[in-house]
Amino acid sequence: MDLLTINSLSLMGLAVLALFLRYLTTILEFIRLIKWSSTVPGPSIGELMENAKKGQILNWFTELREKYGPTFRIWMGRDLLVFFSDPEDVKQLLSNNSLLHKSRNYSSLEPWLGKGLLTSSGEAWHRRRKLLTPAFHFRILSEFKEPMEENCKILASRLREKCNGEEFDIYPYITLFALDVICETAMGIKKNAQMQSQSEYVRAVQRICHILHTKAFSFWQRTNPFFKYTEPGRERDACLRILHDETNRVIKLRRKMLEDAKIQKMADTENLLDNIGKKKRFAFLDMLLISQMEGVDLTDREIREEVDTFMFEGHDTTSSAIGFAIYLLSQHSEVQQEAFEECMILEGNEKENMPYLEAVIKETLRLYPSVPTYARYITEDLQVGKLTLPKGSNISIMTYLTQRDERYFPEPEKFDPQRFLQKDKEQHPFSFVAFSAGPRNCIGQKFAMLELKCSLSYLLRNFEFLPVKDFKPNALPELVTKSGNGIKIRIKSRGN
Ligand code: HEM
Repeated sequence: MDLLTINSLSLMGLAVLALFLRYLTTILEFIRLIKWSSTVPGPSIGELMENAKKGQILNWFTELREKYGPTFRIWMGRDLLVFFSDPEDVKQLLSNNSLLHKSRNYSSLEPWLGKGLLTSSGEAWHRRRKLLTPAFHFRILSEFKEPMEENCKILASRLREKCNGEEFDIYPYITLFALDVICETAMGIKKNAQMQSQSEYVRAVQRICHILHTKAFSFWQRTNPFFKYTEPGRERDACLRILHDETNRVIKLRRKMLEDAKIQKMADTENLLDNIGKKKRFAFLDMLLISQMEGVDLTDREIREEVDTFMFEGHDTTSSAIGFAIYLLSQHSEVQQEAFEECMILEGNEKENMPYLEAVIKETLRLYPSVPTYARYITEDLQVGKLTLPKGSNISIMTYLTQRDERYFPEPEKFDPQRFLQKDKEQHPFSFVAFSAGPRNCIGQKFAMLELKCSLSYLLRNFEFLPVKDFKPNALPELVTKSGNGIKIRIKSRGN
């Protein structure tokens, strides 16, 4: 062997050693995770893949809880996820102020939502949350009621043609309504999606949610570095183009409206930066655009990431909740009658108090939580109940299971809004966590409740929802809970 060969081999050996040392900690951490995971019960990857293929994930998770108890683990690719559903554990997890890092699962959302409020972590998340919180303040919400009701009127006029007793799927009507609402309120743009029969944006949201859900549960797609070049990868990218084109269009339009109205000058005189949350409040997109004009460190891309996040979260979650509420009301005529009577008496009170309708909404979200699960990454070893979770693992809170705990919700599958009205019976504060809790709870909770109350109250006053025989929605956890077979109902006009 000549000197040159020896030198080359030594260099290669050193490179391999350096690489090994560079990843040594990761390798050791991973070995520790594998060892630890064998002490917690859970299904094999094979079972996971088989059940994901069947499209019955939520039922399967219910079976897993029956088999293993409220805590079990699942390996998803190289990620270890420990699922918790006992309200006491949920309390410990959601109240922990240092458990704010989203799990690696959320990274599949990044090509779409970037590092927006939902997916970001650390200081960047903290700053953005502080900036955006006033945009959903109670006072701003008052201004949203009118556009919400205007859109309810349009929805009702579109539904009148369906009052012929025939069954139909109401879900497409609701999604267009919810898209118009988020655009006209938080974004300040009139979209008029309801005037069209369908929306390219809504269709792209449905498709991308399905693609990302399938990818999350498929070992091959999840670990494939060339996913982009596969068929679902190409379809995802086509959806991304539609989604980003639409959000870019919304931002451009609103920026132009602000400039035309010389709002920048107005913001200058009111010294917005010193007074966020005090003098003048702005709706979501105006808040971002004006902050940028005022010199806050916020790039165009970052604004788009937030608009993508809020357009998605702000319409898909509420569509899901309105859809399942209508289904449940159509199946429970006595609950519907009581809700209808309250809506007639308390018409106009949607922003304040409508106790029965609020209980109907909560009970709907208990059975069909719009966000069925959410997850965090463990950055330091963490004690939860009797378990010490190792650094590098992930926890997931299964809202869907927590809210079916028989100790707090007897006969858990029964739709019974009275559960949320019993003053004498105290509920565990973490047994109902549809909007999450703690620092990373849902920023749009009050907005969502207002939209849900306005729309359901308006529809109940105008229509009677009737059941479709033998119809039961097939709930799928595709980021947001969707019904795989639509929301089939019949409707009758109340004649007013
Ligand atoms: C029924 C309707 C809704 C439900 C059930 C719901 C539920 C949730 C849940 C469970 C989370 C926590 C997710 C996680 O930790 O990964 C969340 C976060 C979030 N929600 Fe909602 N949501 C709803 C409506 C809305 C609306 C209308 C908006 C916007 C207008 C919105 C915007 C957000 C955002 C931006 C986050 C991330 C907050 C953060 O991490 O700081 N949501 N939501």
